[in-house]
Amino acid sequence: MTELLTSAQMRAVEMAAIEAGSVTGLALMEKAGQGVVGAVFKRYPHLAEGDHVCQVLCGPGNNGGDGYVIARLLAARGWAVHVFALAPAKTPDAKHNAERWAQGSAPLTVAGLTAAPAPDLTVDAVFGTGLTRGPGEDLVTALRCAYDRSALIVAVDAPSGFCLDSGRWLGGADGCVAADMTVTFESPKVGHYLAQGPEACGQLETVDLGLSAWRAARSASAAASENVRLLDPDRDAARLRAHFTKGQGHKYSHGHVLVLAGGMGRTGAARLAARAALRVGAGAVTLAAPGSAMMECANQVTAVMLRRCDSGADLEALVGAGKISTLVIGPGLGLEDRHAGLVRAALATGLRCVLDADALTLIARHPELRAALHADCILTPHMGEFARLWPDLAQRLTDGGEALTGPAFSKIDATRAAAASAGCTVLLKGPDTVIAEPNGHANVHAALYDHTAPWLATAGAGDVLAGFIAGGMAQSTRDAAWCAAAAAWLHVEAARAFGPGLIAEDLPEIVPNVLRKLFGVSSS
Ligand SMILES: NC(=O)C1=CN([C@@H]2O[C@H](COP(=O)(O)OP(=O)(O)OC[C@H]3O[C@@H](n4cnc5c(N)ncnc54)[C@H](O)[C@@H]3O)[C@@H](O)[C@H]2O)[C@@H](O)CC1
Ligand SMILES: [K+]
Repeated sequence: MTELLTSAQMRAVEMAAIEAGSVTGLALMEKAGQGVVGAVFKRYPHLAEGDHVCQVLCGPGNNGGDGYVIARLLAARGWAVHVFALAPAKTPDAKHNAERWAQGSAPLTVAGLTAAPAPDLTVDAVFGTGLTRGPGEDLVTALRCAYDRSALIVAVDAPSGFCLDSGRWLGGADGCVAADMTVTFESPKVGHYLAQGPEACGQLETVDLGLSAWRAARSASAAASENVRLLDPDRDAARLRAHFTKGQGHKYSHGHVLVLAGGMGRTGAARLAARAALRVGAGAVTLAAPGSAMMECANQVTAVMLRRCDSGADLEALVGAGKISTLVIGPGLGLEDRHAGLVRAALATGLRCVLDADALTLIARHPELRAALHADCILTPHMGEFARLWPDLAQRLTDGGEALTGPAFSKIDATRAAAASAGCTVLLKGPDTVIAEPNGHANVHAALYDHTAPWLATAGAGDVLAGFIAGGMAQSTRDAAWCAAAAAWLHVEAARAFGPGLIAEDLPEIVPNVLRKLFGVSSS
């Protein structure tokens, strides 16, 4: 997995390397500026030829210092470079580079910007990891003007005003601008992969500053609850292969998933989850339906087995009959008292249990169900369900909440707090899916940047995800969070493999193609 850093962690890595004497701040700044110029030329080769017009927006801190380095490097190539400064450079390294920039600067104002020629490239180096509050109104207006006037905008670390810890615009959406490319340093920051990150940052490039030993030392010495990992399909391929490998053995040695279905006319969601669990490799899958829905289910399932289950006592008996390893409850279940009874019975089995959809609403309504959650449960809410379960945490993420005023409160913070309060793994859905454990371990699976899967926004896709998680869990002793992460990966890959026109039924059916690709097996 790729490590995602907060702004404070990035500063700590840099400071540790500087204090140990292995590098100077100035050398890092030079490398950062060179890295940005290199990344620009790599992505936009036409700019590497000839001379162009550039405006560089510089703040008072080291982000601005990077801007002065970039200005110098581009001017040395014959470019016409105009620097606009928000304030004089304040940090020693930024001051040094501002002084080396011999051509002077104009104030960062709309009047100053519009008096200069329209640029081919704008470099936004006003604020990076040091952003502490939303930019003032005048600055927002000037930034918007600069962004509007340029053919191409490259942000250094982040578009200014964007919070690298939460993925939100500090001060609210008024300050929002969108870069074409953002160049960050050493490691992506959590904000790049959360909320409005991709929209704000455009393409994301990471420049290596040679601090990997310091980065590793920081993450090794930090509490695991402080580290955030990004599931990386390339780096994690071996682990994913291990997860989806079916060993030798009898069908029940690959686990038996029981999916609870709702009443007549509502069984589609559970059938989707059941099919998904089977496709992903569970040895056996049983659909447990109330008497009223038995005919409906019987007409629709083949490899999935079917049993009648009207009450908590029936569920207990089905589980008591043995061999069930994992439960899925919630998709299309219903919200009546008898459904709460089924959730109660499911939790009382102590089995690994994926709780989704209606089960989440029931847990929000019935405190005794919340109290019965145990470490082998996974809750898979979307944001609406999350807000029902944890209205206070959801509120902190909304526009009136502290996410926009700082200190940053992110989707990762919210999911961690939810997992700690529930005492089990929580997967909070979205293009930025966050998976957190009660001990604070967190990882992100992002269908973002060049890995989007917009087709997943389709009815029933969440039911399939619940099935993917359960199917993987049933045959694995791995921790619930990893099972959730692997399922989130498969979900996105399946959507991407199918592409436009996708409906939820297609997701389980395309799984063999995705797994063949993962295992490097030809489909012919
Ligand atoms: N951490 C590292 O390893 C490296 C960092 N570098 C650069 O250094 C940057 C961080 O530098 P700094 O820590 O100096 O922070 P920044 O340069 O991001 O911003 C800090 C300055 O902006 C002011 N400020 C913050 N929010 C403001 C607001 N809303 N309105 C007005 N002023 C505001 C602060 O008072 C401070 O003067 C990174 O983003 C990166 O660009 C690179 O030079 C190389 C290596
Ligand atoms: K910036």
